[in-house]
Amino acid sequence: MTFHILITDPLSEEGIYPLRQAENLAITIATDLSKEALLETIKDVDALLVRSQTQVTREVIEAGKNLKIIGRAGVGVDNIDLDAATENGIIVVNAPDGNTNSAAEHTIAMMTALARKIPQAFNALKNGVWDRKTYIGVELKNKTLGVIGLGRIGAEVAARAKGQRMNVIAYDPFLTEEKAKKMGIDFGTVDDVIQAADFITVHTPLLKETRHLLNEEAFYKMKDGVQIINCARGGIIDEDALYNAIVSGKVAGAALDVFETEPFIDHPLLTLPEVIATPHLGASTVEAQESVAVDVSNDVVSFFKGEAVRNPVNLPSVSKEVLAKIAPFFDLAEKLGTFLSRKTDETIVEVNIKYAGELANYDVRALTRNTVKGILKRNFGSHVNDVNAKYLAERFDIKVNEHKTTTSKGFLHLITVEVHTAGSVHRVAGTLLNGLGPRIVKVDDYVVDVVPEGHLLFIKHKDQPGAIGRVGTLLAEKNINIATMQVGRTTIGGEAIMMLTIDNHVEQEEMEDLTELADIYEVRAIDL
Ligand SMILES: NC(=O)c1ccc[n+]([C@@H]2O[C@H](COP(=O)([O-])OP(=O)(O)OC[C@H]3O[C@@H](n4cnc5c(N)ncnc54)[C@H](O)[C@@H]3O)[C@@H](O)[C@H]2O)c1
Ligand SMILES: O=C(O)CC[C@@H](O)C(=O)O
Repeated sequence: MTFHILITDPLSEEGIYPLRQAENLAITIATDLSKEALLETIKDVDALLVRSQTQVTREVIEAGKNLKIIGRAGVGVDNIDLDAATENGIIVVNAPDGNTNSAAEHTIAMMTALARKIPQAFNALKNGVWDRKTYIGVELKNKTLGVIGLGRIGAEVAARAKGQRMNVIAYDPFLTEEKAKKMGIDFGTVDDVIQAADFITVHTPLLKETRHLLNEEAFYKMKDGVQIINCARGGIIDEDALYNAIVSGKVAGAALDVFETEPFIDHPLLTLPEVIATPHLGASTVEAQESVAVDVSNDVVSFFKGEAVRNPVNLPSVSKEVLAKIAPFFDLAEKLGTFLSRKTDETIVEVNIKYAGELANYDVRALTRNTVKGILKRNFGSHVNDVNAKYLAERFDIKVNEHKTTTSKGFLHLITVEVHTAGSVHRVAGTLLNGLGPRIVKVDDYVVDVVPEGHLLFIKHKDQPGAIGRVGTLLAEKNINIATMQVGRTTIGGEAIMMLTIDNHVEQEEMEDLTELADIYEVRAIDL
């Protein structure tokens, strides 16, 4: 049987050699397809290979009636509708490591060009102007580079910046003091980083949490004359706020490789002499393009041979028999993880998952992956799935331990998830109640009965008359409707918790003033 492979973005010819070598693959390269032509062509295709240009939307995926695998020659999968792919049983594979070096080198090149105004000076020279006054730059040595997002590329950039004798301060939700020390860099919050830095470079994925991470408020907090680099994703920086910060003189310059909308041609930022830019070239080297194309090609070849793929982004990997037993717990497991990741802001270093009762008889590794996915989702968004969750946990030195016991405290099945941070332990337990669906039955030491769904408020307070009323009144003043409410305590008059379900999503910041009420210690807004 011959499988049809469609390549719609330019991929390295050397990189697709594994595809050319395979006997049962027919390759079509069509890099200039209109949307309509793509929707037509995809109909008969078994595999689609892209870079970042082709928008693999739900419409495209659903038109691909034979489509089985999508290969992304690069890291970011934000041009692929992962939910649609998963829903349609299509495996997405990417090449997460192949362009790390190139992207890091491009970042350093952009920072250096920015510091020394090389593109501006070259441009003047090309226009016949020999100007040695305007283009006075600054040295990198002894300057502080702030790195936001210390993953593969961020870490490489940090290491190279140290080679330039820069001081480096970084923020990443998975960065610990010990790890920072090992790398010879400082670590702090986003605010610490942006306040200390002379140059700021971002290396996060584009997520809800990172969209407009560098906005008007952030620019205000930065040092005067700070310089900004973005070789990660457009949208992490608010482009209008950046424009204003440059015009006001707060920001001395910016080097941009990625933009909120690409192609990026008509934006006022490009009219500013302080801005240098490249058209999303971070991964555009011979080496990176060959490497990412080889990686996805090998995965496509393996896939059609029926072998395991190396870099799955959304692959469900549970045997049918096990799936039948544990599938009903997938959602609960993920939500217990999500609940704990929202219950604390501290860096999680250890996760213990205890399966009690009948669940202890099954291979529950898929549930563990789902729980870890729930924990990591806050920081990785769609980049984490049940397949790569444990790998990501390992990469960020988060220990994941699975325990089993047949004793389940009266429940048929009980999943207890415990996370450790440097200074605290958080615990939640859940079960499936026959006929009633999933329930959170314990939070830390408090017994509760809460449906893990919708918008929750988790409140720690003193068990005193009036505390609940004060919360209710303030929420009413904010026009927030309470749908359900549970309270739990371990001792009369001691610390207690409230678990409220409310009708609408609220931001954590909107809830901070509840903690100013008498006897209210902590409020967490948690969406499940
Ligand atoms: N310009 C290009 O051509 C090019 C090339 C390759 C990668 N990229 C992009 O670069 C970025 C980084 O890629 P990578 O391979 O290093 O990814 P990675 O997954 O290895 O690292 C991302 C890091 O961001 C951190 N993070 C998540 N949320 C955060 C937050 N709110 N604040 C701070 N840090 C947060 C994660 O913990 C992780 O360490 C991605 O957006 C990727 O798409 C761009
Ligand atoms: O395909 C490209 O060149 C961009 C790749 C890059 O943005 C990535 O996320 O890997």
